[in-house]
Amino acid sequence: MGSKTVIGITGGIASGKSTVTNYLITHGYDVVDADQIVHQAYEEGSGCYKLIQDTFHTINRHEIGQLVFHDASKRQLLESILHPYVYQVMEDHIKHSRHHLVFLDVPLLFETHFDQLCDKTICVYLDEDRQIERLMKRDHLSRDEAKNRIDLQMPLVQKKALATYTIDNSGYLEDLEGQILKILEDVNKDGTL
Ligand SMILES: CC(C)(COP(=O)(O)OP(=O)(O)OC[C@H]1O[C@@H](n2cnc3c(N)ncnc32)[C@H](O)[C@@H]1O)[C@@H](O)C(=O)NCCC(=O)NCCS
Ligand SMILES: Nc1ncnc2c1ncn2[C@@H]1O[C@H](COP(=O)(O)OP(=O)(O)OP(=O)(O)O)[C@@H](O)[C@H]1O
Repeated sequence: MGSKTVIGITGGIASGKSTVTNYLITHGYDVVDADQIVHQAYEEGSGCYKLIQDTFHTINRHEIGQLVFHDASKRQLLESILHPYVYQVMEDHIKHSRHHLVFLDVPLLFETHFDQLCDKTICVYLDEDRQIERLMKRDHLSRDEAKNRIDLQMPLVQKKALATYTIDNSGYLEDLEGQILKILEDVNKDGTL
C-alpha cells in the first residue's frame, strides 16, 4: 500500500485486541476496528442495512448473533454481505489516512484473508481457560456458549504461527505495554515509521 505500513492485529474472541488497540489509540496511532465497521453496517442508510434486514428479517445484532453463531450456512450468508463491505471501508481508510502507519483490528484477519492488506501482523493470544473466563465475564455468556464462539474461529495457536509478532495477554494488563513498545521499536527499525 505505497509508502504506508499496514499492521493487522488479530487474535481470538476476547483475547485482548481492543485492549491493545486502546493503548495505540491513546498514544495517537491510527487504528481501524472491523467490529466497529460491522456495527456501522447495521445502521440505517448503510449499504448493507436493507440486505441484512431482508435476509434475516431483523436488524438486531443480538438476535442475528443467536442465529449465526449456531448455524454455519447463515453465518456464511451474513459474512458474504459484511466482509466485502468491511474490506472496502478498510481499503479506503488506508488510502486516505494521513498516518504512515495504520493498524487494522480484525478478529478474522486470517480467516477472511484481510491480511493481504497488511505488511505485518500481530496476534494477541492467551490460554483458552483465561479466554473463556474473560469472554463469559464480558459478554455474560455461559461456559458452553463461550466455548462455542471460540471454536468458530481459527485456533489461536494457528494464528500465532501465521503472525509476524505475538503479544501474550495471559497476564496482567501492565505486561502489555512493554510488548507493544517492543513491536513498535521493531517496526521503527525497519524504517517503516
Ligand atoms: C454476529 C454479529 C451480529 C454479533 O454482533 P455483536 O454486536 O453481538 O458482537 P460483535 O460484532 O461485537 O462481535 C464480537 C466478536 O464476535 C466474533 N465474531 C463476530 N462475527 C463472527 C463470525 N462471523 N465468525 C466468528 N466470530 C465472529 C469476533 O471475535 C468479534 O470480535 C456481528 O458480529 C456480525 O454481524 N458478524 C458478522 C461479520 C463478521 O464476520 N465480523 C467479524 C469481523 S470482520
Ligand atoms: N490482561 C488482562 N487481564 C484481565 N482482563 C483483561 C486483560 N486484557 C483484556 N481483559 C478483559 O478481557 C475482555 C476481552 O478483552 P478485549 O475486549 O480487549 O478483547 P478483544 O480481543 O478485543 O475481543 P473481541 O474479539 O470480542 O472484540 C475485556 O473485558 C477486557 O477488559
